[in-house]
Amino acid sequence: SCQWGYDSDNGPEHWHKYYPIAKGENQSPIEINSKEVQHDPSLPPWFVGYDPGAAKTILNNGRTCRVVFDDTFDRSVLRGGPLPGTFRLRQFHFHWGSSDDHGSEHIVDGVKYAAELHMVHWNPKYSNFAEALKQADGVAVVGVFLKVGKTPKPEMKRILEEIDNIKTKGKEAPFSNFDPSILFPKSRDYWTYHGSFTTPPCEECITWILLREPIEVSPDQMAKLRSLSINAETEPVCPMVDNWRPPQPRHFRMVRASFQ
Ligand SMILES: CC[C@H](CNC(=O)c1ccc(S(N)(=O)=O)cc1)c1ccc2[nH]ccc2c1
Ligand SMILES: [Zn+2]
Repeated sequence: SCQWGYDSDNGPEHWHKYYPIAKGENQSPIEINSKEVQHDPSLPPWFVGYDPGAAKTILNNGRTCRVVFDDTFDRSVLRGGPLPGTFRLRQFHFHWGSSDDHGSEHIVDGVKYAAELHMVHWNPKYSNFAEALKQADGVAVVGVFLKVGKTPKPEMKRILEEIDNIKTKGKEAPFSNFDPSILFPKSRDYWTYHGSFTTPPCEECITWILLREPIEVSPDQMAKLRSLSINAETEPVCPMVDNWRPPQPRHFRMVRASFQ
């Protein structure tokens, strides 16, 4: 099977060979250019109701660090904003660079952030996630930019403490009693547009909700994330860094802003 990745021989330029939709017209990420964004005053605020008890495990899948939630019923949900109804939280994960000056997937007015957090939700009007990802309104991802500053983000502490237990591909550890909404910035301002998974199979099923305000993390916290490896325990060490897809053509898509 195709082992896609982020290297020169299996990276974003190759993905279309196994996943032709990767050259589609609704791909993510994109560059957000404030001058071309349309302020939509009718966009409502978004809300989350996350149950900390829904958190299950944290895992290294060889491409990112992912925290997985129980999504067998409406336990942790996202609603409002551009969304039709409530969406169930399934997992969150990160994308980051090999240094603090890049690593995010979306780029805002030319600014690349050090990392980007994705909180993945799916529309329970479909029977399961695998079905939802075949629908244009099947998935909603809240994206949060991570900026490097002097002050560490205390709410990241628990995630980063677990890193030592999931250093290599396939490692998983229990991760319970965690409400990921503590990771959000103060402002609820967002951009929204229709796009895709930023990794294969690149399905165009995602309503993106990108928060304007980044959260701040410390250089040490970023270094902790970069201490993950993509290799399995028995293989040579290969750092998990630069697991981001570059911006894709926006084509005829409108990016709306909830703020002026
Ligand atoms: C379809 C791929 C999926 C695994 N991947 C994801 O869930 C995923 C989620 C979000 C993003 S991002 N970076 O855009 O936020 C990228 C990938 C996946 C693959 C096989 C599956 N079989 C059953 C369910 C299922 C899900
Ligand atoms: Zn992602």
